[in-house]
Amino acid sequence: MTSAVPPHPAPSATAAPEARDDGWAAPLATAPLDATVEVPGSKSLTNRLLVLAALADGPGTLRGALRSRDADLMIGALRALGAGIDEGDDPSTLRVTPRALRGDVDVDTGLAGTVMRFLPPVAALADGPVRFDGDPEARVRPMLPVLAALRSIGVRVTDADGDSPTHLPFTVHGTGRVAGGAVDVDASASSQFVSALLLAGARFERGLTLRHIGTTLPSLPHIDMTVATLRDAGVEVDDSRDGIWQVAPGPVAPRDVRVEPDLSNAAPFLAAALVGGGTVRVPGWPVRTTQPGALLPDLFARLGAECSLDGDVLTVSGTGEIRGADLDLHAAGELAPTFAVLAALGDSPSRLRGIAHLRGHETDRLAALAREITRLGGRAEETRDGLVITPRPLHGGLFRTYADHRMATSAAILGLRVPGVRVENVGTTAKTLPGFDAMWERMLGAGAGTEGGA
Ligand SMILES: O=C(O)C1=C[C@@H](OP(=O)(O)O)[C@@H](O)[C@H](O)C1
Ligand SMILES: C=C(OP(=O)(O)O)C(=O)O
Repeated sequence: MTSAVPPHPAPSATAAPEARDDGWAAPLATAPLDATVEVPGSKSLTNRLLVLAALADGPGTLRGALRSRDADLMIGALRALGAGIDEGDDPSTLRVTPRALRGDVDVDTGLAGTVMRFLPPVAALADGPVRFDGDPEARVRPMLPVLAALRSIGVRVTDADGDSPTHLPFTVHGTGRVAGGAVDVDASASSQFVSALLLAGARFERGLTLRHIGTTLPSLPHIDMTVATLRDAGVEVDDSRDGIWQVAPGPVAPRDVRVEPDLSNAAPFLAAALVGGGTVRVPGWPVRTTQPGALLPDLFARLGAECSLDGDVLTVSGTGEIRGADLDLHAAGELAPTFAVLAALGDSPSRLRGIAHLRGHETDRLAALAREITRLGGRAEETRDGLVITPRPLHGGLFRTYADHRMATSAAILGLRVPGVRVENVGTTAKTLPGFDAMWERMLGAGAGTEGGA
């Protein structure tokens, strides 16, 4: 196993030529904000709960589930594997009927890390080959640690030549059973390798004991989320030793569960209050959560915002002045694009650290952010594990997004202050937040007390 993050294609290699997409004109904030924005369900919770529901020993229900490209890819893949998934009266209610997992099927992962990482261990429980492939950008995302761990417990995984694959595409040869036992995993490139194996571990004959053998482990809240969702489904998990997780073999209980709003998707809307001045509120904010977005109030406060949680409404107010800061985002890498652009609008230099693993996200986010902030006249330099951003006056232009939803939402944040920012392929936000651009425009158009949400 390797701890190195395989290189993404250079950003320019995956970017659409400028002439083909003039981009969405990001609106300026012309007055202080006063908006309430309802964000849909969490991607990370929806896709974990779908997997557990398909592995459960009876039918279950998700309420408030996310419907987006990543969630729909997960639904499509689990249906292909045999699960019954039906929509209730509203598409965010999903009734899941687990059935024997079947092989000889194809799984399209799109660009969803949760689909490409969480489903190979599930596919190993199917009764035949499961062929995985995804978007061109997905074919360079790190996969080896989860595939090598599966091989180490007897699961055959091959590429088109019958060799051992390191990336998509690949085939997991399910035999209907996985022995399980002890696995060593280097999860320094993604916490999702740990989550993937733990999620299916209770269905392995001997359960699973997973030891992380890398030097760093990003996104710990997401691993805690996996452990919490497993325990809520009655699975016994011992995480009392640092870097070791033990999942006991046993049934996964069916549940009727409500999905929390996606706090990481709330981040750009809340950030708008810092850039435009004024107030943005997000209802449905959980008092306790394993989502990394739990860190947002403290992070925004460090940049000078006022944050308060009144009941289940998080309120963030800003003045338009943003302080420079030194932020360790190791636990919450998916928030980094939002903070990178806030830093570019700050009153002094900022450093983002602990996020080397962003090089294996939807695109190489460190390279992409540095390049696009620089393209608009800013100064952003990559470090070994993050970015140093020195505010400079910015100008308009096309902000390239590299198939990355969080590049698109970050460009919208810059456009609140910088006239003439155009966001290439704003539709890429459908990965986790379909209709982002309309929600953004509604937030800016919202008067006092007006719902700005979808
Ligand atoms: O398990 C999850 O749901 C996620 C884990 C994190 O992945 P990494 O650890 O690869 O950053 C996060 O960035 C991603 O958006 C979602
Ligand atoms: C890294 C992300 O996604 P994925 O689940 O595809 O890894 C993200 O949403 O920021």
